[in-house]
Amino acid sequence: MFPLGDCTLNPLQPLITADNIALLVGGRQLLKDITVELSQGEIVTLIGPNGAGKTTLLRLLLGLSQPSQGRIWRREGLRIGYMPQRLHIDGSMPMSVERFLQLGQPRMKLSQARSALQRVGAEQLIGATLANLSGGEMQRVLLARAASRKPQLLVLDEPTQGVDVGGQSELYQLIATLRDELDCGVLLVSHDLHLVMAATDRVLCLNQHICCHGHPEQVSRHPAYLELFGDKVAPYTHQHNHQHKLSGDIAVAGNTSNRHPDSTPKNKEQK
Ligand SMILES: Nc1ncnc2c1ncn2[C@@H]1O[C@H](COP(=O)(O)OP(=O)(O)OP(=O)(O)O)[C@@H](O)[C@H]1O
Repeated sequence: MFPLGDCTLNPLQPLITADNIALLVGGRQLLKDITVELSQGEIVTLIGPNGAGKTTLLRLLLGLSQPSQGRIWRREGLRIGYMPQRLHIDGSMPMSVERFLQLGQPRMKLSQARSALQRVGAEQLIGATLANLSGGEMQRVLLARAASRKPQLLVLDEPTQGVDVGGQSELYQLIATLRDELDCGVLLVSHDLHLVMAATDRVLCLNQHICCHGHPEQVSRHPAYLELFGDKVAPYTHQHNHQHKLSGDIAVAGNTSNRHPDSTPKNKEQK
C-alpha cells in the first residue's frame, strides 16, 4: 500500500485505492470488507442486485461520504467526471442543453459545448430543451457533460437507464471509445453483465461485500455470481436469491431481516 503523497509522482499508480472499507449506518451494515483499486485506462464495472450498495460504494470512492472502517486513497488533484444515476428536471424550467453543459463550467464556449455533444453523437441536441429530451438523449447529454471536464476518472452510475437494448450496447461502445480518447479510468455501475462484457476490463460483483471479481467471462461463471443472478448469462435475467424491501432490507417470506443471505454460515462462497 502506498501513502497518499506518492500518488502524484507515479502515473502508473492507481487513481483510487480502497483498503478493507466498511460502512455501518444506524446499526445496519451497508458495506463490508471492500478492497478495490482503479487504474488509469481501465474500465471497471460494479454489478449487483438492487440495494447491494453500488451507489453507496461509489459515493465512498468519490469522497462524498466516509467509511466507518478502512481507508481510501485518491490520486491528488484527481479530476472526476460524474454521471449520476438519474437527474430530475423540473418541466417548468426551460433550460437548454447548451446552458446545462455550461453549468459549473461558465467558460465553456458554444463551440466546446458542440464538440462535447459531438463526442457522444448528440450534436443535434445543442439547442434542445432539457425537459423535452428522451431517456436515451438525456443519458448522452449527461455523458457529454461528464466527459467535457477532461476527467482522469469517469464515474457512471447506471449510464444506460431508460435506454433501449440497441441503444445500450451503443452507449457502452461509446464509453469504451471515450476511455481511449481521454485515456481515463472508468468506473461504471450496471445491472446487466452481458451488455457490459465487451466494454469492461474487470467486474466487481457486489452484494454488501465483493462476492467475486475478475474478467467478465470469469465472473459470469463464478458460483457466487450465479447464485446471485442465476445461470442465464445471455440474455441476462434478474434472478435474485432474495428480495429487498423498499428500505433495502432483505425480505424473507413470513419474516423480515436485514441480514444478507451471504452472511449465513451455510453460504459456500468461493473466492
Ligand atoms: N445514508 C443512508 N442511510 C441509510 N441507508 C442507506 C443510506 N444510503 C443507502 N442506504 C441503503 O443502503 C442500501 C444500498 O443502497 P444503494 O443505493 O447503494 O444500492 P444500489 O446497489 O445502488 O441499488 P440500486 O441497484 O437499486 O440502485 C439500500 O438498502 C439503501 O436504502
